[in-house]
Amino acid sequence: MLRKIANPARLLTFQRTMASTASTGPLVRTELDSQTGYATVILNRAPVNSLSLEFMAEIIKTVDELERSKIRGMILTSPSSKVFCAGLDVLEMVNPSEDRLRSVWRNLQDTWAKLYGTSFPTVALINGHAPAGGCLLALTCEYRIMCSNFSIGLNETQLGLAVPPWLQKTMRNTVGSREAEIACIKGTMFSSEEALKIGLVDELAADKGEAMHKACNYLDTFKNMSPYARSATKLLLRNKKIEDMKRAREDDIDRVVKNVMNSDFQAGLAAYLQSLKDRKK
Ligand SMILES: CCCCCCCCCC/C=C/CC(=O)SCCNC(=O)CCNC(=O)[C@H](O)C(C)(C)COP(=O)(O)OP(=O)(O)OC[C@H]1O[C@@H](n2cnc3c(N)ncnc32)[C@H](O)[C@@H]1OP(=O)(O)O
Repeated sequence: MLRKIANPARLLTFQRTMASTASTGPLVRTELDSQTGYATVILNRAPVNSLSLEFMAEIIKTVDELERSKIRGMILTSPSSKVFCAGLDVLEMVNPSEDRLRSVWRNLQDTWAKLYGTSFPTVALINGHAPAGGCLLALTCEYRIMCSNFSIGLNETQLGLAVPPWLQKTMRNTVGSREAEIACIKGTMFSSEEALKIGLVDELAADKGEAMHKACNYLDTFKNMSPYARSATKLLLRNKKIEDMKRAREDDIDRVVKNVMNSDFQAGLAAYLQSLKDRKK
């Protein structure tokens, strides 16, 4: 459940209608507490918040809007009780047109860059599983609070995909070189407790209410600090990585296109999709 806001009149909800979504309501909902200046961004693409081209475009637009609104902090979360984000929409990879695949990958790069380089403080409230691109979203935030009994990790190699350099660096920056190397190569999925142990998340919470409380506590630590000094320091720490990604982005896209258009990859993907369905039987 989302944190209750004392005065509902303070709650401003930005809503956008998006085409081609199976979710009810907008793909991304933003609730702004005008007293604290904290925005809760709720990823809302049912059933598992998988990242389609349009969904990522919406996340990017939302962050742009929040930058303009001069918010004091952002909490990124999901309305699901089981899944934070299931990563890239695997259907985007099934025999895609090259143009769309290029756009998908460009949007994934931009989603990472936009969230990684926000001027305001960010917390991922990971209230469910966060494989692959779900872990990527969490890694872009400054602070991660994870509910117990879920899993998180960059499991791309398990799916026949290579982890791109910019994402490897973000993982390295978070858990250190040795843990990142082994985790990326093996495609390890960590339980919430294991993730805490290696520093992939910063705190655990018993439930979403507790996680929200802890997220606000993190954001409160900046309450009396100059937003300018804070964000300038963050961007000095992070901008080079964003610029590096942008410089190499066309090569990155070419590599992904080659990887995904390959017939062996497509055969593996078909088997993977079948295994997702079989798990339900
Ligand atoms: C473009 C190619 C890139 C090449 C280079 C790679 C570079 C890597 C950098 C970062 C990029 C990452 C790539 C990815 O993110 S790939 C996606 C990886 N994600 C997964 O493999 C997650 C798979 N899903 C699960 O494990 C589980 O669904 C779950 C998240 C643990 C949730 O389990 P739960 O039991 O609650 O739900 P179901 O499994 O029943 O799922 C409900 C329905 O949702 C469908 N589903 C699940 N995940 C995805 C997904 N990622 N994309 C699209 N659809 C998904 C699932 O099939 C069910 O559908 P159904 O009801 O129709 O059967």
